Amino acid sequence: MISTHQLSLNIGQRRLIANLDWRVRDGECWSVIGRNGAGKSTLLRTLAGLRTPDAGHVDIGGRPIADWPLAELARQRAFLAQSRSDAFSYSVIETVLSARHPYHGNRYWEDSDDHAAAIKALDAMEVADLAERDVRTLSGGERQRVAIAAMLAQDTPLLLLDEPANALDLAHQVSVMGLLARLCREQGKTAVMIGHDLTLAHSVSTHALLLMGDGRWLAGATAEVMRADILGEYLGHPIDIIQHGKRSIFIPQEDTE
Ligand SMILES: Nc1ncnc2c1ncn2[C@@H]1O[C@H](COP(=O)(O)OP(=O)(O)OP(=O)(O)O)[C@@H](O)[C@H]1O
Repeated sequence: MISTHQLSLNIGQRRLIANLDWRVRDGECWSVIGRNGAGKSTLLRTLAGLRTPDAGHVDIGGRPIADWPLAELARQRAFLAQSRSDAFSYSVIETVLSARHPYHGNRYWEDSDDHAAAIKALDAMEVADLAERDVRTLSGGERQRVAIAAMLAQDTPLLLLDEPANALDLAHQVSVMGLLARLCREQGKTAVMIGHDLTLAHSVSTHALLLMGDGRWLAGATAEVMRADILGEYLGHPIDIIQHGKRSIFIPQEDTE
């Protein structure tokens, strides 16, 4: 679905990611893990085609991202940014319908398919009752679920999500992340998501990409890379993993001083 080839990302004089050769296949659900400032959001924006790599390239569907016409690219990948600001008064339904524009061609107005897709996405995020509300009046968690609904309405095979669980209460963290995992497992969608909650990431992801922030990286199946010793090194803090039935619970060790 998406791959990087000798991809390097710098910020100023600092190399964040060096020579990343990484392949994400259809149906896989990846978590990107690393310390604050390690380069996770910078990588995700590059995967979305919103930032030019400092070296190497990103392919979507085997074709360099720079070669995709924008409207076609918008039917391939949807991107959830870490934060958003709403400068204008739009209703929730208008916000979600705007995600259908890649399917409009020369048509200006939405049709019934667009409305059906928007309502379905709002239902899935349990915000259909807010359809007529001004987005500027929503709580943080409600706004986050509307943004994810817009992504779902965009109906792309690839979902790129920067901290999707941000601002969500416990129940919605579980239901939203569970939905994303199901979309990958049952509909063959591909997800790459950033998250700081290791337990949640492990419960929904098939794979993880760890970033050190100095160029180094490690990619693999969660069983191979989400190990206490490796995570402790990448996150700069020792971690314990406790088995609870089939689940793995990740706990940061307490400072002993
Ligand atoms: N426009 C910019 N100007 C200067 N520094 C920048 C800019 N954008 C990003 N950086 C720096 O690049 C580094 C990587 O930022 P990035 O947002 O990718 O980190 P992250 O891994 O997503 O962090 P977090 O977990 O805090 O969200 C950080 O040190 C950040 O301060």
